[in-house]
Amino acid sequence: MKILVSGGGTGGHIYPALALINELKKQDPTVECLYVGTESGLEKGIVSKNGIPFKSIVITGFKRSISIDNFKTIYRFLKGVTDSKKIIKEFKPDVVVGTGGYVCGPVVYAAAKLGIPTVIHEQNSIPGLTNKFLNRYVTKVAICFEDVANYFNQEKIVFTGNPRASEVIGTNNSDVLESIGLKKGKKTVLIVGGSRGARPIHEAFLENIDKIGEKTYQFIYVTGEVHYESVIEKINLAGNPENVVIKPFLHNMPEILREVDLVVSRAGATTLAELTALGKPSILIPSPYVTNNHQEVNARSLEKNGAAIVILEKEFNGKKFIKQLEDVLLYPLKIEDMQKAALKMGVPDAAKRLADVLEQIRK
Ligand SMILES: CC(=O)N[C@H]1[C@@H](OP(=O)(O)OP(=O)(O)OC[C@H]2O[C@@H](n3ccc(=O)[nH]c3=O)[C@H](O)[C@@H]2O)O[C@H](CO)[C@@H](O)[C@@H]1O
Repeated sequence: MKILVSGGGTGGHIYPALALINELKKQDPTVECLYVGTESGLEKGIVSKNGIPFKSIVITGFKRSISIDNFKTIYRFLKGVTDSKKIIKEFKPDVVVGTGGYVCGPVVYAAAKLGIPTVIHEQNSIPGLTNKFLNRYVTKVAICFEDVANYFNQEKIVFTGNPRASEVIGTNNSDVLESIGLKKGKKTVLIVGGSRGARPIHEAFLENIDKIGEKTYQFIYVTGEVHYESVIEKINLAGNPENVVIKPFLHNMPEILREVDLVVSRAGATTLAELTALGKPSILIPSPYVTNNHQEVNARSLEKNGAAIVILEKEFNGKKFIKQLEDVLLYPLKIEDMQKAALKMGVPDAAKRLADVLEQIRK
């Protein structure tokens, strides 16, 4: 079988694609995959690191207000469709899968126009512009939150969950915390602002930096590549507490996630799929800068089930950060309740479910 996958911009669209590819290869080692992304998103680096053939097209997103840039985007879209058709005709995939982000717009559209079966995977509880546009053209729409079904053609919908859920439960390295300089057996909090980092989370953490060194628990703090230097500078000035490890990005997130007790994070849908698959309690600060505030909607569904505590960015600060964190971390019964609630929401066989959809629609 030959599969062409496209999705990009941020990790939340890329990792589900990679998890699907891994599942397909597990099921059939002879499967051939090609990834189509952009040069400017995170996908090129991440996909190449995983040894998957990568081709790029040029595309940008639409601005919601009327803007001259939108004319350029229309031109790039049409050029993207032409370039995608060339790539598709050369590779001859049996199925084309889009996992979100602007790039999969022209790629999946081109495939549908060429008569190739197509699937889009919508990770969020409110769809992005690209998937809304592609809804008309694709064969199937794979979803992760029941609520999102209303936005798509009912007969195309399949609930699969997010394949990254299967990937995180399939990894295991109990020494991973020691390998990055933390102590095994000590309560551990992971702080992560999505795949690119989040300034308000840095600010709240740094506000507490003078007290952090005295805590009985430890932190792994992922800044995002762009914020790394400035955060490190401030941590160094504060004397570099022993119980904090700072990283710009983690390429072994599944192993780390498995070993931590609590996660403080944005509410990107792929992260949430990982947390629920593993049954990890979380404090979520949804990004308000995303389409239709979809991260808050994602986060509220975990909160409603008792799996997470949600704090809106406008109400988030250093004081609240430590208080909420300790209100969970230091109370084993609370942790246990949240773990159980999260696990109940997880879809650990999501990768297989999505792979099955591909199998059903391939020609
Ligand atoms: C600003 C923006 O548009 N964000 C969207 C983007 O978020 P973003 O890319 O931030 O998405 P998620 O939080 O959903 O996923 C991040 C992915 O990157 C991985 N990871 C992250 C940090 C790290 O150091 N190492 C690592 O491997 C996580 O484990 C996860 O697999 O896609 C999500 C899924 O459609 C959406 O819900 C988000 O709203």
